[in-house]
Amino acid sequence: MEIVNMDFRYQEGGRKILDNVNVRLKPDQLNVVLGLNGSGKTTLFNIMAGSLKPNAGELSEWVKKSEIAYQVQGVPFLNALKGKDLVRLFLKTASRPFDVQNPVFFDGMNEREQSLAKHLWHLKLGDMSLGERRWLMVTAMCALDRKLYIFDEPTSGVDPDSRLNVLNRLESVASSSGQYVVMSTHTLQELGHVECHIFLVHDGRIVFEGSYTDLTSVHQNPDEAFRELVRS
Ligand SMILES: Nc1ncnc2c1ncn2[C@@H]1O[C@H](COP(=O)(O)OP(=O)(O)OP(=O)(O)O)[C@@H](O)[C@H]1O
Repeated sequence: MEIVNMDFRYQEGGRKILDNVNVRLKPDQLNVVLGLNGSGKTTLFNIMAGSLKPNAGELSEWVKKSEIAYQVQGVPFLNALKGKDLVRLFLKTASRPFDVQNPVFFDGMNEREQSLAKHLWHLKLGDMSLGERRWLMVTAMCALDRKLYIFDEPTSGVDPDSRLNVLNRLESVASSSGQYVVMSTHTLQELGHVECHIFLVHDGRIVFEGSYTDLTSVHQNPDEAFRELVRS
């Protein structure tokens, strides 16, 4: 799956958010998009998900909208919904029928995740912490059977233990045959724990592409490496 020579601006005469961007997604590892605030990561995801049309370029060998799961930031779900309602809502969008008694959602969870899932099952969304809500949404989305999964900052506000669980889950989805995972993050250190391929967007262009080891080859601290790349 590939983004080829893509240009995007929000309005006529506005600045180019994406300027001749080329991205070839890796099928077997996490694809991670990095960039400063406002650099165009969400815009790129919206284009990938088909909710924005680019001004130029194309999505090559892409999948249908129904084969994409997209976790956007800040969806206003009703606070009165319980965890189980949210999970069912997500899983009911699955193309194959979902049996609510089916334990698919709890599959592959470690002990702590299972106990967290059980705790959140009967809790209202409004009563969950920010990190708990995010963990639940990401985990429910991973239970869907799609070809492309897009996660906009899935680990934001999530505690270090759950963050690793989320990343391991995304990594495991990415390693399944024929499934692609794309995510963004501002917490670069967490990428040292997973197999990932990084794209850094800056001034509308991809200014770095490579592994975490490549990123940290000059500066051991990934934040310093990032800073260096967006300075030039
Ligand atoms: N509908 C819109 N109309 C005009 N400009 C927009 C619109 N949506 C976003 N922008 C601008 O486009 C730029 C890219 O925004 P985008 O949300 O893609 O950035 P981002 O990299 O995801 O940022 P963050 O890391 O803060 O989430 C920003 O300057 C933003 O203000």
